[in-house]
Amino acid sequence: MRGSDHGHGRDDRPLNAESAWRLTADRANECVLFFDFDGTLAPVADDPTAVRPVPRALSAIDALARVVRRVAIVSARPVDFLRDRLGAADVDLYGLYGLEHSHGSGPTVTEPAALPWVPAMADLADRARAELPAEILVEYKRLSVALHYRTAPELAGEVERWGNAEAERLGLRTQTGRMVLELKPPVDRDKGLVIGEAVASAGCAWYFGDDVSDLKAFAALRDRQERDPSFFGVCVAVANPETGQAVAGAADLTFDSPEALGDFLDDAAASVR
Ligand SMILES: O=P(O)(O)OC[C@H]1O[C@H](O[C@H]2O[C@H](CO)[C@@H](O)[C@H](O)[C@H]2O)[C@H](O)[C@@H](O)[C@@H]1O
Repeated sequence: MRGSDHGHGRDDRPLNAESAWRLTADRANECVLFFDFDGTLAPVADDPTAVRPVPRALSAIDALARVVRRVAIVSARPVDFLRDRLGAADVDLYGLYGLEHSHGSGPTVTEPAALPWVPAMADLADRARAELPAEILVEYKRLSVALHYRTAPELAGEVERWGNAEAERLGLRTQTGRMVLELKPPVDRDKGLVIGEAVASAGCAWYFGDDVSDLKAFAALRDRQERDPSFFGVCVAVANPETGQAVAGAADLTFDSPEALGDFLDDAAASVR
C-alpha cells in the first residue's frame, strides 16, 4: 500500500486506515466488509436513477470479495437495483434496510412480514405524487417510499409534515436521510439488525457509510466488539455536507469522498492479492 495518505483517524482513537488494513489483511478470511451504497460507493446526484459506483471501488469490491470472508452491500435501495449497479461481483446484497436480501447468485428473499404492506406503499406513492409539490421526487421502492427534496430544500418542512402525518395515519415508520424522508413498513429490520446478525461468527468487520441510517450499523459493530474484545471492528465514514459531521463523529476513520474511498479500496485489494 502507499504511505498513510488515506482517511482521517479520530483524535481520540489512534487508528489510521493503513494500519487498520494491515491488521485486517492478516486475518482476511475472518473478515466481512460492509458497504452502504449511496454517498459511500456512489457519489450523490439529483437523480437517484442516475448514480453509479465509483469505478475503482467497483473493481476493488470484486477483488476483495475473493480474499475476505464476505463482502456485503447494506442499503435502502432494492436488491434488484444493487445487483444492477454491482454487476457480477460475488457479494451479499441487503436491500430496503434488510427487508430484502440475496447472497451471491441466489434468489432475492423478502421478509415475509413486510409483504402485506406492498399495496399500501404503492397507494402511498400515488398519493405523494398527487398531493406534494411537483418539485418533490417520489421514489417508489415496492416496500418503501422515499420523498426527495434535494432540488427543493425549502420544501423540507412540508415533506416532513406530510410524511409524518401519513406515517401516523398508516402505522408506518420513518427514516430521515440526506435530503430525503423515507416511509417504510413497521417491520423490525434496519442496518443495525442486519450487521448484528451478519457479524455473529466473524472475527473482523469494517462498515463504510455516510448517512444517519448507518449509525445503527456502527453501533452493532461496537456492540460486537464490546462483547468480544478479540473481534476487530472498524467504522468508516464518507464525508458530506449534510450528515457528514454526525457520521464522522461516530466513526474511527473518515474518507473525503466516494472517490477517495475507491482509491483506498483499490490499494487495499492490491495488498492482499
Ligand atoms: O442506504 P443507502 O444506499 O445510502 O440509500 C439511502 C438513500 O439513497 C438514495 O438517496 C440519496 O442518493 C440520491 C442519489 O445520489 C440523492 O438524490 C438523494 O438526495 C439521497 O438521499 C436513494 O434514492 C434513497 O432511496 C435511499 O433511501
